Amino acid sequence: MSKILVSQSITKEFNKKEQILKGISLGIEEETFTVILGPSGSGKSTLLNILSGLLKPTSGKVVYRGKELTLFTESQLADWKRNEVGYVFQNYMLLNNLTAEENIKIGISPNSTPLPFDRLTRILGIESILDKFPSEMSGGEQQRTAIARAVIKNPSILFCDEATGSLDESNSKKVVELLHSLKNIFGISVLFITHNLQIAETADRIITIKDGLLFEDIINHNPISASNMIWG
Ligand SMILES: Nc1ncnc2c1ncn2[C@@H]1O[C@H](COP(=O)(O)OP(=O)(O)OP(=O)(O)O)[C@@H](O)[C@H]1O
Repeated sequence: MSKILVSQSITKEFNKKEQILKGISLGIEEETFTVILGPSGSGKSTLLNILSGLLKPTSGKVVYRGKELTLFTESQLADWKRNEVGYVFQNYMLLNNLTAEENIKIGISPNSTPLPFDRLTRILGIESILDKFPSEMSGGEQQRTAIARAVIKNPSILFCDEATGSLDESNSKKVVELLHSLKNIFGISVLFITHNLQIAETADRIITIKDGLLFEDIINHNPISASNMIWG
């Protein structure tokens, strides 16, 4: 299987103080659902931000499909983020004065063919709330709208930072299940940060970070179905 993203000896220090990441090398395969686990403060978000081009490493390389992302100019990086990458965060980040449909359409990139809007909103189960504003939606509906906005450009890779962190059990399961569907239907690779071991059990690959180092990297040969997750 070919790799969509590779990191080589990534380190990160903020303000020349303590090293938060201490040399992380890993490779993410195309069309896989990968979970990054680890204790609070271990550096998961920092790593995800570096892999997704939101943050520069102090040293080390990030390579996307053979191209060194860490050497991209600001404008190449902006194009890459606009065309190839989707982001989903814990706090949805929807615009309050726009409807669901308008929020989703913000995600369309001028340089790539969008996914079919009707099919995508049907898959995500939000086709009946498209004229609602965020304040009129449940948390689960807001997050599914945010996912639609992130993937409508048909990104190659979707970065999710605690994307179920604000949701209850049933909405979290639904979101994880939908992300797996998007991977299976559209071939979008998913990189998902979580503290939740059950979500990790659904992944193809489970990477654990501890104290800024790669602690464990497991290929999960028997992922459980997201609909069969047992919470708690
Ligand atoms: N911009 C920043 N400036 C200074 N320190 C930072 C910055 N961002 C993160 N850190 C520090 O880096 C360390 C790792 O943070 P990070 O958010 O990557 O951890 P995490 O594993 O994602 O934690 P959590 O699970 O609690 O979200 C923390 O000690 C944090 O305070």
